[in-house]
Amino acid sequence: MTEGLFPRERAEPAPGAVHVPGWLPLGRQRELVAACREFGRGPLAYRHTVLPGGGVMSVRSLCLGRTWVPYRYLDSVVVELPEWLVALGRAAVAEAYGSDGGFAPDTALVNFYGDGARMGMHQDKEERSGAPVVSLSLGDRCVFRLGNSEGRGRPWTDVELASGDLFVFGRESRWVYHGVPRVFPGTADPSLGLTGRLNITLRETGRP
Ligand SMILES: O=C(O)CCC(=O)C(=O)O
Ligand SMILES: [Fe+2]
Repeated sequence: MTEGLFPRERAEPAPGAVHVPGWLPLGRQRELVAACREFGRGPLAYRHTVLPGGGVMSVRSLCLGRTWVPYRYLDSVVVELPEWLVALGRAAVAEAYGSDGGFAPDTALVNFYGDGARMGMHQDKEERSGAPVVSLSLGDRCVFRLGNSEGRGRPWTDVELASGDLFVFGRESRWVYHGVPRVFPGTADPSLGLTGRLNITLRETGRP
C-alpha cells in the first residue's frame, strides 16, 4: 500500500487530457454528494442503462440537461442542468487549460458505481461539439483507463482517480476510448458519507 506516501500531482497523461488530483475540497465534495442524492429524488432516478444489444450496464446513472440515451441525445430535458454545475464545469476547464474557452455544457451524466460496477471502453461520441469532457470523481478510488482514438485496445494509460479529482479530456484527447475497469471498495473518506463511487461528467452536445 503506497496510498498517501507520495503526493498525487497534476498530470497530463496524454495531450489534452489533464488530471488535477484533489481539485474539490472535502466540503465541496460533501455538497456534491448531497446534490447527487437529491437529483435521484426528483423526477429522475438512478437506473441501469439497457444497451441496444440487450446488455445492462452495471453502473446506475441519471442524466441532467439534454437527455442522453444509448447512443444519441433526445430533444427532451427532464431536469435542467443546474447553473451552479455549468459554472463548476467552466471553472474545471479553466483549471485544466488556463481558460474556459467558452465551455457551455448542456448535459451531465451522473454515474453511480456500486458493488462490482465498471464501465467498458467507449468513446463519448454523440456530441457534435469538440468541447472537452469534464469528469468529477467522488467517493471510492478507481482506475480510469485512458485509451486512444483508434479503438478499444492498447495503447492505454491507467490513471487512479480519487474523490475530489478533476479529469478533463479534450483537444487531441477528445475522442479517445476510455473506461473504468475497477473501483476499489471502501477507499473513500468515511466522513464523505458515500458508499461506492459517483462520477459527474459534463459535456457540450453542440445541438440547438
Ligand atoms: O466514471 C467515469 O469516470 C467515466 C464515466 C464515463 O466515461 C461516461 O459517463 O461516459
Ligand atoms: Fe465516457
